[in-house]
Amino acid sequence: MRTRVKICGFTRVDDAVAAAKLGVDAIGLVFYSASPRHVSITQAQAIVRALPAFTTVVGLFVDEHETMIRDILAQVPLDCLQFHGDEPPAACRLYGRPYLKALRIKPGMDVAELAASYHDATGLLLDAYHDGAKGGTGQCFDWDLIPAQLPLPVILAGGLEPGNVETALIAVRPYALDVSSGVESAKGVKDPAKMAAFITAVNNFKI
Ligand SMILES: O=C(O)c1ccccc1NCC(=O)[C@H](O)[C@H](O)COP(=O)(O)O
Repeated sequence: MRTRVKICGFTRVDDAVAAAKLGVDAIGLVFYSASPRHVSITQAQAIVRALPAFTTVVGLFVDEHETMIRDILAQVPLDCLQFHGDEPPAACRLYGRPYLKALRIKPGMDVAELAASYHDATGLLLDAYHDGAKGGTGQCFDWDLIPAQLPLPVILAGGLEPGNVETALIAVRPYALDVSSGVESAKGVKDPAKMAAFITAVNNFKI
């Protein structure tokens, strides 16, 4: 089965449409005001409206208030929610929507135990831990910290770019890859050539 690709942090309609034309499986919209890739509801609506059928739209939140998430859900047709903060399982289940739980990996974490507590998530997104930022850092983490067996599909994130796709796929064998900085020319501005190179590297990977 081909490894799925999610590209996160779109702020511009044209970039998202270009990604969809390249065959990306999912696009991520960041509803976290501290992120340089944060989108307003109006921006998000414009991006979603422009996308062709069968492109999954993931809305990303970091320890957001329930009322704010419900307000966004009422106005933007999101297919899936991504919780990228310290949300407990009950907070992820409030909306009756498919969700991904992001874990920011650092030594000493019990990844398997955490994964089990989010058993109803549709995927576990494993990202790099960083003291000063919640995500989109462009930094890899030590993939040896990923347990061999996890109960959920693994979406590998953190410092991926076209040049390390093959190494990541060989080392981790994830269900999907997630990338943001590695396909950008500036924060929130995706580079069509880098997106194409990333997706080509995934498509060219043979076990
Ligand atoms: O992208 C952001 O700015 C961001 C901010 C706060 C929390 C999460 C954020 N992004 C989450 C993602 O899914 C990124 O794609 C993931 O962190 C990987 O980013 P990168 O290392 O830049 O490829």
